Amino acid sequence: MDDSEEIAPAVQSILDAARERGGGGDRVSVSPRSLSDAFDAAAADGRTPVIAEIKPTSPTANGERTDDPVDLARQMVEGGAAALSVLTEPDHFGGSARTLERVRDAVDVPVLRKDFILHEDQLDVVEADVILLIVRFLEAEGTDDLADLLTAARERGFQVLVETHTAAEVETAVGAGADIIGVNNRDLAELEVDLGTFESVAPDVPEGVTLIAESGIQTADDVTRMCDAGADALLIGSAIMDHDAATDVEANTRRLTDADTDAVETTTTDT
Ligand SMILES: O=P(O)(O)OC[C@@H](O)[C@@H](O)c1c[nH]c2ccccc12
Repeated sequence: MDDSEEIAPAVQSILDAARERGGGGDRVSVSPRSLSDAFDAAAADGRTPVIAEIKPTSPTANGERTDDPVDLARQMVEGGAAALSVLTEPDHFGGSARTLERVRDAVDVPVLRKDFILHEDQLDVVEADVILLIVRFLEAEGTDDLADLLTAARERGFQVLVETHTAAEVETAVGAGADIIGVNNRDLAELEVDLGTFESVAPDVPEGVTLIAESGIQTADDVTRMCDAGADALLIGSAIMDHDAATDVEANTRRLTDADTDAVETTTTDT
C-alpha cells in the first residue's frame, strides 16, 4: 500500500482486526451459483442487476438494523435483487459467517462474502458463491499477493470480485487475472463517496470484464447514472438497509431494481 495516502482510522482499525483473524479449518470447496447468469436473468426479466447488501451497521452508518438477516434477504430477493452480499466482518459491520450460511440456505441467488481477506487461510471460513478481494489492502507488507489469492479462491470454486478505486488499481486487477471488477465510489482514505469515481475509472476497464459500481448509490437516478457510465451491475447497501429509519427493505430494493436503464432488455411490441 502506498503510505503517502493515509487511510481513515476506522479503516485502519478494520485492517488491524483482519490481520489478527485466523482462517477456518478444513479447505472450503464450493459449487457456486453463477453471478453472470444471475445478472443476465435479472436483465432478461426487466430488472437492473443489483447486488443487495446485508450490512447490519458500518463505520459510516448512523444506527444498526437488528432484524433477522434471513428476513432481510428474502425481502431483497422479493424486491428483485439479482444477488446478495453479506458482511461477515464481525467487529465493525455486525457480520458473521453463520449469518452468511443462513442467508445462503434461505435463497437461491448467488451470495457474495463481504470481508477483508488478506491471507489464503481466511478463504476457508464459509461457503459463498463469490468472495471479495480489495486491491488496495493486498499491496501492503504481510498480506498475500492478489494473483495468488485469486488463484487460491478459484481453486476452491469461488468467483472473485476484485475491488478497485483508481485506474492504476484496475490495471493491477486486470494484470492479476480478474474477470469481475468493482469500482468503489467510497474513498477509503476519507470514507467519502463520489459517484464520479466510477465514471472516471470505468473507461479503463477492458471489454469482457463484468463491471460493478459499488457504494453511494441512493436513488433510481444514481442507478441510471452508473449504468450509463458502463456498470453491468450495482452493489447497494445503505440505501436498501436504511440504517436510521429502518424502512421497508423490499420496497427499497424494488425502487432501485426498477430503475430505467439500458442494462435491461426491452421488448418492443408491434402494434
Ligand atoms: O452502503 P453502500 O454505500 O451502498 O455501499 C455498499 C458497498 O459498496 C460497501 O459496503 C462496500 C464496498 N466495499 C466494501 C468493502 C468492505 C466493506 C464494505 C464495502
